Amino acid sequence: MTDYYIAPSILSGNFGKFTEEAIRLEAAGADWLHIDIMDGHFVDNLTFGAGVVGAMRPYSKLFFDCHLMVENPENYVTAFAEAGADSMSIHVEATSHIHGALQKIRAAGMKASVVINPGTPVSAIEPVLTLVDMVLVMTVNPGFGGQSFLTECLEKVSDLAMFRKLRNLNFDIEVDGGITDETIALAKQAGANAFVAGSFTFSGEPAEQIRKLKAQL
Ligand SMILES: O=C(CO)[C@@H](O)[C@H](O)COP(=O)(O)O
Ligand SMILES: [Fe+2]
Repeated sequence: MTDYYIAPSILSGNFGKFTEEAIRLEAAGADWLHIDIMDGHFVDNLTFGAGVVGAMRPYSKLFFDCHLMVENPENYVTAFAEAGADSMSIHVEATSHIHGALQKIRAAGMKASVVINPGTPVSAIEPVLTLVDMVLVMTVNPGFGGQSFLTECLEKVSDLAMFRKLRNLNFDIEVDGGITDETIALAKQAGANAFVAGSFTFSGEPAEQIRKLKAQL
């Protein structure tokens, strides 16, 4: 049986109240907490680093699903492991050493996940699909919440699901960007089982918004 995960993104929450937002999302029925780390180089936006993740950790039992939109993410593996991250999702476009970086994440005791931007084909990550616990398929260009879902990315989700079956692999497939109670059904149908939702979660009462998403699974 497939496990499905709703991962609200704290990016759309109140940046003055990270801990309270984490607590609120856990009570609202979130399965994971999606944490967007941006460096102002890989994407044109800046958020925060491992220090904030470590500060939230004592207040939440949620799985911390950390999405690093940073150049050379391999340099931050130890910091995120020490902060209590459960997984690190790193972009294939952000490092010359994706294979070693994913190995380093697992060696640090976290789940390793590789991310592809809308313009990146599945073939770019095929050599590392035996090394990952999850593939994150971006369904918007990374950097900002509140963008529209790019339907054309769904073909990559179904290709990954097919590849996984053919090779008898076992990774989760997450989608991130523009997920609503309508687009989640399309992503599920294509083969995704983890769904990031930022603006949709916070566009109403999070518990009600999460309930609407779960109703589609
Ligand atoms: O990684 C990112 C943006 O780069 C996301 O995780 C956003 O936080 C998703 O926001 P919505 O598209 O759901 O508003
Ligand atoms: Fe994200």
